[in-house]
Amino acid sequence: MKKWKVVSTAVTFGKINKEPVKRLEEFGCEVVLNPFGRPFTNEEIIRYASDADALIVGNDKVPGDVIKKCKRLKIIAKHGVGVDSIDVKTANQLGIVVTNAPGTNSEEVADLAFGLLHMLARGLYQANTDTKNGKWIKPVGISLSKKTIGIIGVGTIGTAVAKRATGYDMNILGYDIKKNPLALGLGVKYVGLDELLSEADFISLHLPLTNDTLNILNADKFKLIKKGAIMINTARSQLIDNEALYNSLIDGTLKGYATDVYDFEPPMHLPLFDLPNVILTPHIGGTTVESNKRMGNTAVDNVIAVLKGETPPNIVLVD
Ligand SMILES: NC(=O)C1=CN([C@@H]2O[C@H](COP(=O)(O)OP(=O)(O)OC[C@H]3O[C@@H](n4cnc5c(N)ncnc54)[C@H](O)[C@@H]3O)[C@@H](O)[C@H]2O)C=CC1
Ligand SMILES: O=C(O)C(=O)COP(=O)(O)O
Repeated sequence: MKKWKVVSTAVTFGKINKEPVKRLEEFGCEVVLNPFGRPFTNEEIIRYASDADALIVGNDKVPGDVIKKCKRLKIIAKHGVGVDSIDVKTANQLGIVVTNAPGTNSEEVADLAFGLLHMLARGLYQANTDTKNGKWIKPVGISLSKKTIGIIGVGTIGTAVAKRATGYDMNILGYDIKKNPLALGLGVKYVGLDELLSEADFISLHLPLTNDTLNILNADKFKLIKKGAIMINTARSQLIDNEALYNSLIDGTLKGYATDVYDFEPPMHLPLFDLPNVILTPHIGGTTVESNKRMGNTAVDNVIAVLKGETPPNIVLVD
């Protein structure tokens, strides 16, 4: 009989790299991994974790009423950064610690953002499909070099995006509630959101989803976007008004949009999916072999600390 039970709902935890699971087992934990290959439903979390001491989560929605039914829980450890899907307040009120894994996947998300930007700027998806189908059609794209990029949320990932943008000699605009010294060192010019939207050729979103950022790009903000801009969303879909986004892609305000994130994951088919100037990926921004190991080990550092009765390194508190 193991001393503790740890349930992971995070799709990739323990699947790509076994080291974090081994560490938990050696510490005396029974570890249950995600058998579904998708986020857990609320009922599944309760079924699997009602007798668990620790829950390691991906992007699963973990509301307060679910947390309340997991009576033994001591920690909810996010296998990643964003904790918007967890009711942190209720967890804290119940004495359950919530942690995340900051900085473990930032370079990877920035890589994806730039990859998606390339795909849209040069029409790579269509070019690949056409060439494989024997069609010799050359898309005439737009250059990235010397353009203006607007980074909304200049934290760890936003700064990694800025670092890449310097290699393209881009003019880099940033919007954030605080100034990041690393970003300033990279030449990021902080501006208001309205100015960023009206000047940027490329817009990349890197804000956390909070009460303050929910729908931050609403219909009024879409009216300010420079015509023909490209928008990349590897942050959270709820930052954007879906209808305004769709209309902007139809009327040419946006030349293209790429997203890694959805209101519900996996998403149902959305009208957006039928547009040729939209590129979709299945929430893979933070996932590579290397980052998976970092995220897993950081989640486990936090779980083991709590099970030992120590303060974990990456506590998340509500404002
Ligand atoms: N697609 C994916 O797989 C991944 C997505 N993410 C998403 O990216 C987000 C950002 O991640 P990091 O850069 O690591 O987080 P971070 O905490 O380092 O950076 C967030 C930045 O947003 C700023 N911010 C917060 N509230 C704001 C507001 N109301 N107005 C303006 N600025 C505000 C903060 O000051 C900070 O500079 C995560 O919260 C998560 O939602 C993170 C990792 C992987
Ligand atoms: O680190 C984050 O916030 C992420 O979005 C990572 O994605 P996941 O939670 O692993 O689906």
